[in-house]
Amino acid sequence: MISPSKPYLIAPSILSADFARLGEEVEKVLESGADVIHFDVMDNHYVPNLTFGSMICKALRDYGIDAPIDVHLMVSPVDSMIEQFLEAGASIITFHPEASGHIDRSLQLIKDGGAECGLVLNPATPLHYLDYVMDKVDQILLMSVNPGYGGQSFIEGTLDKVRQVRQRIITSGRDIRLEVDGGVKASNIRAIAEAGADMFVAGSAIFNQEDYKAAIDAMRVELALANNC
Ligand SMILES: O=C(CO)[C@H](O)[C@H](O)COP(=O)(O)O
Repeated sequence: MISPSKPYLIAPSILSADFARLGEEVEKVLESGADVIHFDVMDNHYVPNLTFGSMICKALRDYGIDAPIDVHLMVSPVDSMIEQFLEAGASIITFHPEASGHIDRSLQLIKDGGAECGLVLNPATPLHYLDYVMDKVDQILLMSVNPGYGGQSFIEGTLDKVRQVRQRIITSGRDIRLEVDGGVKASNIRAIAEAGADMFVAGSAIFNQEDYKAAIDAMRVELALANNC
């Protein structure tokens, strides 16, 4: 479902967009070169903030957005939200394993609904949650900030975690995307790519800039320099 033609995917997080003009903002960031729209769902329970639900995802589809929508569920419990986002046109749905009573069942629910599935690990969440699902996930999202807010600083220890997960992906023999989210910008994206990530979420580093295309282009210039490109 997601184009495998590009080695690196840039996924602007609409958490930092102007919500009053969301459709236009999403159109603009896609015209500026974004590959995927990252959609942060927060419930004021699993994380201490509240954002938007499946109706907004559906509204973007109805507005004419046909780019992949990457839904990051920061909610607990997850299964009823998975069903709603499948209905709303999500392309990828990821969730936090601690927020699901039955991780394998939640992943299967996403796959059965026709979307791609993945797990999200917080900075201090151990990798063992991946142990029995490497045959099932399409994507692994490593948080490089504690989830809940945009505009935080990248936690450097994430780089080592990215290297470890890349190794696990190689061992699995599967084509699993490795996404990093939190504090990603032009000045650190190359190091994150060199550690093994191939999908990059950036909120404030794109939406807080005057020129979205210049912000995305600056990231692509850095990615082209990554030594595993
Ligand atoms: O999931 C998130 C926070 O929970 C956001 O996607 C993430 O923090 C992106 O924002 P920024 O690029 O400004 O750090």
